[in-house]
Amino acid sequence: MKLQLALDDMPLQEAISFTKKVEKYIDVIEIGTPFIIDEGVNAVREFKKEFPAKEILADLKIMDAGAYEAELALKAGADYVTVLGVTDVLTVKGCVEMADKYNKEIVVDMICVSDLPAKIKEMEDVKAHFVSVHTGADQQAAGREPIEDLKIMTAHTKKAKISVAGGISSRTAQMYVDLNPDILIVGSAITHADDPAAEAKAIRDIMDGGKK
Ligand SMILES: O=C(CO)[C@H](O)[C@H](O)COP(=O)(O)O
Repeated sequence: MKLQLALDDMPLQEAISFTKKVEKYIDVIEIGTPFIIDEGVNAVREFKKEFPAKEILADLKIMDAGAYEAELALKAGADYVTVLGVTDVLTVKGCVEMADKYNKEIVVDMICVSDLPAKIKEMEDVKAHFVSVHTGADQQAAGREPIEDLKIMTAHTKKAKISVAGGISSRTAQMYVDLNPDILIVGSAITHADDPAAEAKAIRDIMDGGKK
C-alpha cells in the first residue's frame, strides 16, 4: 500500500520545502487540482526534478479532450494523471491509451458518480489502471466521508487498482487500511497539521501495521 500526499493549497516553492519535511513517509506526491490550476503542469516538472525517486500524480481531473490533456502532464513527467469518472467513457479511453503509450497510469476519480458498481465495470472495460474513491472537500464540509464508497469499490472491483481520498487522517486511517486500497491519499490532515511530519509518520505506521 502506498501513501499519496495531496498538495492542494501551497505555492510551488513552499510546497517543495514542505514536501522535504515529510518525504520519507510518502510514496506518491500529488500535484493537487488547485495547485495545478495555479502553477500549471510546470509544477509536475519541478517536483520530478526535486524528488526523482518519488512518483508524481497530476490531479488534472480531466473532463474532455482526454488524450490531449493527459499528454500535457505525462510529457511533464507525471506517473499518474486523473480523469473524472462522470465524463464520457471516450474521454477516459483517450487518457488510458495515452498513458499506455508513456507506460504510465490513469486514475479515474469517482467523485459524484452515483452508480459506482456500473461505473467500475465501465472503467475496467476500457482498462483504466486505477479507480479512486473520492469524497471532495465540499462534500466533507457537509459531513461526508469515503468509507462506505470504499467498501462498495472493494466489493465490485476485479482488475483495476484502488485509491481512496477524502479527509483521511491518522485518526481515521485504520478503517481505510483495513480495506487494503493500493493507495491511501491524504491531503489536509498532513498539510494543515501542527506537526506535519508527526502526522505523516502516524499514518505510515498504521499502514505498515496493516496489509501491504
Ligand atoms: O482531490 C482533492 C480535492 O479535490 C484532494 O487532494 C483530496 O481530497 C485529498 O485531500 P484531503 O485529504 O484534504 O481530502
